[in-house]
Amino acid sequence: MCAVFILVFISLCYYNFLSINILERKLQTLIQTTVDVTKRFHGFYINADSKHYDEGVHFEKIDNGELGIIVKNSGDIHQLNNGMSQLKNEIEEIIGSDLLWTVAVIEKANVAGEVTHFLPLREAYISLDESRHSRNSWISRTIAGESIDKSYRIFNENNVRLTEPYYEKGSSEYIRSILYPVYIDKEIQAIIIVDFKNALIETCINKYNKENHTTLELTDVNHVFSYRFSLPHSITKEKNYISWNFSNIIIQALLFTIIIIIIINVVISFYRKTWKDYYYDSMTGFYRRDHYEPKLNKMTHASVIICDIDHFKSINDTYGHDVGDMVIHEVTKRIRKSIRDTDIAIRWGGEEFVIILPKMKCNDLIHKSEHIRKSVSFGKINEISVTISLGCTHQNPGENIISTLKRADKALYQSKSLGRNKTTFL
Ligand SMILES: Nc1nc2c(ncn2[C@@H]2O[C@H](COP(=O)(O)OP(=O)(O)OP(=O)(O)O)[C@@H](O)[C@H]2O)c(=O)[nH]1
Repeated sequence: MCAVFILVFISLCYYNFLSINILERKLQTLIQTTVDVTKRFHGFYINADSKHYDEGVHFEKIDNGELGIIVKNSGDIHQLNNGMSQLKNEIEEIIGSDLLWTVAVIEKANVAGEVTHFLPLREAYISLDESRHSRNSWISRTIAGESIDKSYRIFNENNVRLTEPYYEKGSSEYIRSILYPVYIDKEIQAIIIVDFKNALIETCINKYNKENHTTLELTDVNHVFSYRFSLPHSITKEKNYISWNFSNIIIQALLFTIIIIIIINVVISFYRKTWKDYYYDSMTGFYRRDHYEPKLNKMTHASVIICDIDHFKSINDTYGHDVGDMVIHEVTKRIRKSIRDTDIAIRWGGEEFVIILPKMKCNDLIHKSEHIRKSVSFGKINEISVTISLGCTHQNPGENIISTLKRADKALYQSKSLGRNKTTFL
């Protein structure tokens, strides 16, 4: 049990260790896919039509919510309704609707000044916008906070950012944001923002654990069994670690060990039973003739005794077959007690048994047969006096055991003819 437990425990630790890399790739793919969808929205944004809006807060009904637009100065601004609706839908499909917090676009509109599109537009954003009306704009604050370049520089420059977790002002929701800058004529024109709840990472880990029976968890502790993982587009040095939960591994290992031990026991007992049924007769516990007879051919120095219950038919007829079965069972039990464990007892027929012993002297064999006969007849079985007749003989040098058995059978026949409850040696 202890060895199985240790083996299972080590295997589970190794399995969890191997799973960490897979999980890290899953988390990275999750973020990257979200960024890829946002990238497609970038194209939509650049080519979107414009429409005149007056200064103020506007709400546009769209398929999956209400798009809120905060306009500083009246003017023509991008019509993002369909694109933002689609962006929200697609990201929800990737991370789940309950984990997507807000999709937003903050843009510098030429005449209208700064315009912010929020899906959904929360009360908190409106008051936040008003409170900082005269101070830094959304864009310049975001650029400064996340070190995003104001001007487009070179091909391959990756200005997409995944922020570290933070509490959103106003709502106090613990979120992370993907910030996707849009450059037009080399100048930053807008930032597409996807806010998701920070619980996304943990939810993803939990889902992975459930699907793969691992016990991985997010931790900020760096120890020998923790692994530092990175997410794409994250530039800060926030320490994210995945570690194994040892107590869960121990519980799992215990459960697995119990299951394995149960399975092993079931298999062993099934095998034993099948093995027993194959080799042994269930009523007597003696070898089955069909199994053992072929092996007898190899014997060269054997003594053979054949026993047969006397008048067994009348026992059956008088007391019934169940009692007959019980008599067979008890007779063979008594025979078994009278011979050695190394002697071979075979149920030869219904109430006929063959005992193969190592070759012994004539007197000893007769003595042994008599001992068996007396022990069977000693004491009634279910109030019935039961006797057996026996025939015994030796295997002659070079003689096939079949001939020896025939001679023993002849001796048995003589015992029957002489009145039964007798031993005959031939
Ligand atoms: N109850 C029971 N009867 C069995 C079993 N196997 C064989 N028999 C019966 O044992 C009886 C053997 O009868 P016989 O061969 O005529 O021999 P017998 O009545 O013992 O007479 P002798 O051998 O001449 O003394 C038959 O009626 C079989 O049906 C068994 O497993 N259970």
